[in-house]
Parts: sequence; C-alpha cells; structure tokens
Amino acid sequence: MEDSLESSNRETPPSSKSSPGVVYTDVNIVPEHANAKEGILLNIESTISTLQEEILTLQPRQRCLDKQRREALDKILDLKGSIRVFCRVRSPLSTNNWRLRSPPIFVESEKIIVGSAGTKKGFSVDRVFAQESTQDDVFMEVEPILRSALDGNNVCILAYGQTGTGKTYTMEGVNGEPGIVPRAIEELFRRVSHDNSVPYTLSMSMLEVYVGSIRDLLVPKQPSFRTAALVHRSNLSILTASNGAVEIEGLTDVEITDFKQANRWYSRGKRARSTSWTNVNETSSRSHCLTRITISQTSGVGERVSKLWLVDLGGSERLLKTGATGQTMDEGKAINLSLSALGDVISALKRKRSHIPYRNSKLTQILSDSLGDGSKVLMIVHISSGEDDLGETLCSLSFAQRVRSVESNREISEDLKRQKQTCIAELEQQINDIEEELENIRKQIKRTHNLIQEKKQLFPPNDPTIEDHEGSPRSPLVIGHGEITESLPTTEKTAKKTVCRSGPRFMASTVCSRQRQIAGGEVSGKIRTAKSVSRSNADFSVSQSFNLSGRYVISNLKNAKTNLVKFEGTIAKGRDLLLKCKPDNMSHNSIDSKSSSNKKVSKSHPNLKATLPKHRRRMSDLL
Ligand SMILES: Nc1ncnc2c1ncn2[C@@H]1O[C@H](COP(=O)(O)OP(=O)(O)OP(=O)(O)O)[C@@H](O)[C@H]1O
Repeated sequence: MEDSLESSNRETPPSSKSSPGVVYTDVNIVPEHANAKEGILLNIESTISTLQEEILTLQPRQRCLDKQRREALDKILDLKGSIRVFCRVRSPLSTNNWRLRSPPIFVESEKIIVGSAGTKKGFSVDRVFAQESTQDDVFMEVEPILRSALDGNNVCILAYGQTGTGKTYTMEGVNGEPGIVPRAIEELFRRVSHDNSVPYTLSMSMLEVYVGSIRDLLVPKQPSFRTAALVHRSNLSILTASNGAVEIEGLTDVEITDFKQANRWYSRGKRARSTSWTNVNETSSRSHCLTRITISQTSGVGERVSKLWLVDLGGSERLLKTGATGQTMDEGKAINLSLSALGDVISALKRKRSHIPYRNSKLTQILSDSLGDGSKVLMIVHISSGEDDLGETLCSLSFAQRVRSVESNREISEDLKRQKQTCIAELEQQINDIEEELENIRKQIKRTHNLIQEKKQLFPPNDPTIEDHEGSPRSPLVIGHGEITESLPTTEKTAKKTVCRSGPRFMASTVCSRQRQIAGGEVSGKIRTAKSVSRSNADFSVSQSFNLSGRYVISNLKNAKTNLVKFEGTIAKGRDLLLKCKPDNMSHNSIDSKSSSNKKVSKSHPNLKATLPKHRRRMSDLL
C-alpha cells in the first residue's frame, strides 16, 4: 500500500501535483515550495476560522451578561422608586449679612429640617446635596438613571426650585463645572462607543415652553429660513399617537455623532433661550427649557427607541419678590401654573390614579410618555438656605413632599430601610462584577478581531473580486513570486461594514430617516396635510432631509448588493477550487460568510417602529 502511494507520488509530474486552487505564476517555483505555501495559507485560513468561532462563542455570553446587568439595574431602580426626588441646597441668595444669622436649614443625607418661629419641620427626600456638594457629587447619583435610558426606558430629569437657586447651574453648569446635560451626553457617548454589541443612534432636540407656547431652540438660522423660522419656532403643536407616544410637530431633531458636535448644538440651543433680569437673578430663565436625547438601538429583535428628557424648569417665584411686572409677570404666572400642573401629574402617578391630568399644561403634555409607566423620573428640587427665602423654601419642599407623597405617607421602618439598602448594595456589586466581566469579553473580542486582521494582512490587499467581476476568472489562491493573495475577500466584518456601516456608527440612518425613505411620498403627504403655520418651511426641511438620507441609504444598498454579488461569486469559485485541498474548512467558511452577509442585508433594512413620528426634521447636515 505504502509502496503504491510512494510510487504514485514519484510518478506524478510536478505540475499535476499542484492543487487546482493554486496557479503558479512563476515557472521557477518548485511544486514543493508551492505546496508548503499552500499549507501555510490553509493554516492561516484555519486559524482565522478558529478565531472567528471564538468570537461567536463569546457573543452569547456577552448578551447574557448584558441582560443580567439590565435586570439588576431595573431591580435597583424599582427598589429606589421610579419617581425619585433629590434636594440641592445652595447658599443664601440675598446678600444681606446672612452669615450673622443662624441658618434655618439643617440637612441630613435624606432629610431636610427647616426651623422657623421656634418650630421645626422635616422633609424626607431620596438624597440631599448640601451647599458644599459639587457637580460631580450630583452627577454620580444621576448616572445610573442614564443607563436605564440606554436600556430602552424613557427617562426624565427635572430641575425644580425657586428662581435663582441654581437649577440652570445644576443642569447646564458653568465654565469648568459642567452640569448634568453636558455630562449626560458625554456619558451616553462613552457608554455607546464602548458597547460594540448593539448599534446606537443618538439625536437631539431642544425646545422651550414659553408662556404656553412651544419654541424650537435648534431651528436653523440661515437667512432664507429667518421669517418662516421665527413664526415656526413659536408655534409648534403636540401630537399624541394612539399608543401614547408624544411628538412635537416640526421640532428640529439633529443626529449627534460625537460629544463635541452635540455640545455645539447644545450651546446653540442655550443661546436661544428666553432669559431676563429679575430682582433675584440677573439671567433668570423665563421658560421651561427641555433637551431631548433620542436613543435608537437596533438589535436582533428590532429597533428600540427611548427618550431622555433633561428639563430646566422655570423658577417658581413669588411675583412680588422678583419685582416682576408686565411681560415678566406674565411669564412668572405661566411658569407657576405649569409647575402646579406638573405637581398634580406626578402626584396622580404616584397615587396610581386612573386619570392623570396631563392635558392641563403644555409641559405635562410634552412629557406625558416619559413620566408614566415604565419611565424613570428624577426631580432635583433646589432650595436656598437663607432666612429671607424661607417662605419659598417651604413651598419647594412641600412640592417635593407632594411628589414623593405616597412613599413618604407610609414611612418605612429603619429595619426595612436597611434591608432595602443591603439589597441595593448587593445588586450594585453584582452590576460591577458583570461590567468587569463584560469589559474583559469586549477586550477579548477586540483582541481576537485584531488577530484576525493581522492574519489577513498576510494576504496582499488585492481585490480579486474586481477581476472576477470584469470577466477575468481568477483562482482563489494565487502564489507567485513569493506572494500570497487572499482569495476570499470579504470577511463577516467587512461585509457588515459595507452593508450596514459605510459611515461611523452614529452616522447610520435614523429611524425617522429610514422610515421616511421607505414611506416616501406618504410622509411628505402627511406633513403637507398637517396644520402648521409654517407649513412650507416644514415641508422643505423634511423633503430635504428625506432626499439626503434617501440617497445615502439607496447608494449604500446598491454598493452592498454589488459587493454581495462579487462576494458570492468569488466564494463559489473559491469553494469549488479549494474544496479539494481542505473541504471541511472551506465549506464551513464560505457557508458562514454567505449566510452572515445575507443577514447583513436584511439587517440593513430596518425594522421600523410604526409609532415613530414622521415629521421630525433632521438638521445634522447643516452643522
Ligand atoms: N451651587 C452653586 N454653586 C455656585 N454657584 C451657584 C450655585 N447655584 C447657583 N449658582 C449661581 O447662582 C446664580 C443663579 O443660578 P441659576 O441661574 O442657576 O438659578 P436658576 O434657579 O436657574 O434661576 P432661574 O429660575 O431664575 O433661571 C448663577 O450665577 C449661578 O452660577
């Protein structure tokens, strides 16, 4: 038997010993050399396939851990309560020698005691930030709720309080001490760029509710827009879908791709806010300012959209004290009315009333899908520790108490409180452990990806598919002059890039743009029939946005299709030729790649969320 094999080997002329998948372009290359190279190549192919399998085994674990993390976070937020109230105290507003008097406010970690006229009154909140608290301290407590927004829940963070007590300071911050909004955006980007398991798209809108009207703060300022835009920005109306989802007609919604860009938009919005001078604050906000970050994530089960509302409420004020007259007084009255409506809504939600009075103000109407079931609400009540502000401080704390009413009515025992805290601490530890393991998995996946890339670099970067496409058939492996050319050009990852992500992750088309692209004429038709004072402006913006995103998506799909045709053709040839060399490996690779690239195509066709608004304008191209 051995003899016969040996003799057959001896008898076989060198040329016929070559693999059908190998072309010798240099006549001087001896077949043994070629065989050795072929062996190396197959070895590399096999290593790549092992590495790819390694990634495939890590990914389910990653998903499983992520699910466990979400569940633990949900439990924490449930234990803490879906509507929470913090209180931030600042030094007295008035400059009247306040240091000489004893401050009327004493703070504990979850309680504020106000002493007045010989009596003391205690108010419980979820967390108190004393005067010396920093922006970091506040953000640390806020941060977990942001994770909840990334997990798909609607989240609402509101700054409430007497005028001049630091609401804008907490939300916006000042130079060198950024507030919650910029920090939250930065944190979202940090988390999103870290998480390679799900593609996210973020977009941003800003509006103010000013004396009962809604104004778009991000409306573009190009001269051609000016007249229409001025009308438009103060005449937005609220639309509520049958499932309760809320949208604001014609509100500018910009896709944000990184923190810097988002910050530029945020600065633009801040500049457009209505502020004026009052006795207590030189730049008093005369409106409620709402920043909305829309988070869309695409996973195997479809698209999930959540909203993060960051709200700097107008100051609650005693009109006499602020010295407001005329327009400023009207603004103050409007602010007070809508704050009272907000208190009613939150209180009704806490008491699980069947009727929630959302429609009593524009503010509560806008936030109606982000205050109720499944949403997380955080209200930061601001107070001044000055004696002169005692009246307002008591009002604000009573408001806080009302918002927390149900829980504070049945004060839980110390024992139960301790148990709850232990449980929360355990869950937090669990989350930390999970995040540590997730981080290791992410690193491992990244390392493996890099290794795959390194292995691939052993193949020169020629693109054999181009020649195939042009009718010059090419064998999958070309060995000549010591060169090794990769025959299977497209890996799972590059296929994914071509089809799904020809731009950076955040540049992926948004739900709305994709929806518009598919719904096409239907969308513009709907917008045209919508009642809007600046209808022509809205139409223009929408169609402009549609054309841009439509062209972008269509060209991507065309490229993807062409690449797939090339890819499949090459794989078929490669498979036929290489099956003889190493059938198992090759068939496995090619089938894998093919099915995964098919998946990418269907993935690039988004699973549309029908309830999403079709009228939002995307202006990222204007930046
Ligand atoms: N905790 C704080 N530490 C330092 N400075 C603060 C703090 N809180 C507020 N300030 C400063 O006090 C001034 C008034 O604060 P801010 O404008 O944030 O109040 P506000 O509650 O938003 O008022 P309004 O309701 O009138 O808009 C600002 O100059 C702000 O920088």
